[in-house]
Amino acid sequence: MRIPKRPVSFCLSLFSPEFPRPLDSRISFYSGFHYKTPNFSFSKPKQIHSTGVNQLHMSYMMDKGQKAVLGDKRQSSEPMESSDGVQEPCIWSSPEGGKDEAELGKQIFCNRSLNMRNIIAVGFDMDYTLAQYKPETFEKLAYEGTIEKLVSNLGYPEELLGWTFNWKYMVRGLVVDKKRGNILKMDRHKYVKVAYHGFRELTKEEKVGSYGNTLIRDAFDEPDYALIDTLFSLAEAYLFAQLVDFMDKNPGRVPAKVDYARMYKDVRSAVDMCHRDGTLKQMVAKDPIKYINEDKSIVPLLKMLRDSRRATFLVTNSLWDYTNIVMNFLCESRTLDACNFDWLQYFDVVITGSAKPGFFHEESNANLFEVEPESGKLINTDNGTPMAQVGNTSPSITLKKQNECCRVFQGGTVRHLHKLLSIESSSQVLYVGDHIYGDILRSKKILGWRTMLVVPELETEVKLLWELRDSRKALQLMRSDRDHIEDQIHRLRWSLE
Ligand SMILES: Nc1nc2c(ncn2[C@@H]2O[C@H](COP(=O)(O)O)[C@@H](O)[C@H]2O)c(=O)[nH]1
Ligand SMILES: [Mg+2]
Repeated sequence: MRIPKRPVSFCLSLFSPEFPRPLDSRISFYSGFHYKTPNFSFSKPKQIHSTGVNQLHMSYMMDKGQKAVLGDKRQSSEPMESSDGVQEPCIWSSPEGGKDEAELGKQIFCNRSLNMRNIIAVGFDMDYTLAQYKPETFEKLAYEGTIEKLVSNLGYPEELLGWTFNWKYMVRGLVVDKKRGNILKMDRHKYVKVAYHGFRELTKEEKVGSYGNTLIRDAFDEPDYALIDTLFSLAEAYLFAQLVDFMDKNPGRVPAKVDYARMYKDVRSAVDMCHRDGTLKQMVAKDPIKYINEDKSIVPLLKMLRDSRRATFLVTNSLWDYTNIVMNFLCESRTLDACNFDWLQYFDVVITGSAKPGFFHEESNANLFEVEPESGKLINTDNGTPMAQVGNTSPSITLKKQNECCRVFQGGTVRHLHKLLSIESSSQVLYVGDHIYGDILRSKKILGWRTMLVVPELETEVKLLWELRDSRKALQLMRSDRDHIEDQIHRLRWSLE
């Protein structure tokens, strides 16, 4: 299908997990706003929401060199007048009708401008993008399920069952050093800034001894290291740190021949099993509100995109049965016994079991199956066209339905998706996801999709940057003074020599 485009203002509100953050739990994305902060001033940014504005653009440059500071305006938007020629402040899909100015922590940040006029399809990841899980219940469930498997299947001692999980302790972006039993915080240049062995912080000497003295520095990659790069991984990182402490204090209490690296492998496979065997999904399905934040902005957002005649799609690694339950909850507030398929009206294509990031390999040969929503039955397709079964000339999914409503698939590749949506150029697609590797890296770098990363942690980050702006400015001036004085000292010394 070809989607003619109309201007769109863009706003998405998401509930973010209870990360250590003081703000209320929503992130919003807007297009068509900018902050007016002339001369790199620290004045409070002014926000303009314009009906019909068609530009999603960078608002802040934070910590970019000396001069770029919070509120630094680098680009201007290209406002488009609405049909009546009047620009009214409006956030189209916000439940309040966009009357209020968005809080700092709910705004959108861009690395480069995005002209929404060029976007004909907007896609979403589901887990931790549309569905924001509550870490205090969901991650706890993963933590407890993992321990249960370590004890029952992998021979770990029963006393682990009494352990508790602090869901606020770990953050994304950490790196696990599997062999040494350490958890590392690195800077953007891959220098280890902070290192913990279990829950004990390494001294500077220990840290330098392990990570600072090599001629060729570690790549901090698999197989010796693991990235904590999804919110799903926080519980396993915490459990690993607990196990490291436990093993150090109780040698001989973990199964024989288990070292730190083996312990990490065991934790990983137990977590993996929790995701596969229904330990997590059965519980979420029974009581979604306990585990997922409600978000009343999702449906208005999807409606707004569809009203603008853009295609909308979902690409999730979750399978159909679970996807249907989560999306029923998010879009219709329905629970298991009341589930229906009404939410499909908000999408053109839904791809489940997508196996991202492999899905984004154009050369992949993954088969695309059509899912029969009622039964969950998978139907073979020939590039998206249901194949007639031998002995049955009319496949269960009738061709009539194809033109009418959303079609649901499992597997396949981005080639299939492009064909189903009549996408001619990758740059016509905007995809919103939470996982830098699974959702963003390949789709953006190799494929050329425009991408949007959901980073709930930014709420705290941005708020702190704003609150500390005076101190940051003072620090900047003091650094500059220091450099100037040091410079003068050097010059005077040289003049005496
Ligand atoms: N088998 C495993 N599945 C996992 C693991 N961590 C997360 N997941 C599952 O992936 C999808 C993510 O869906 P998406 O919408 O974000 O694409 C979800 O079903 C998770 O349960 C894991 O370690 N092993
Ligand atoms: Mg996700």
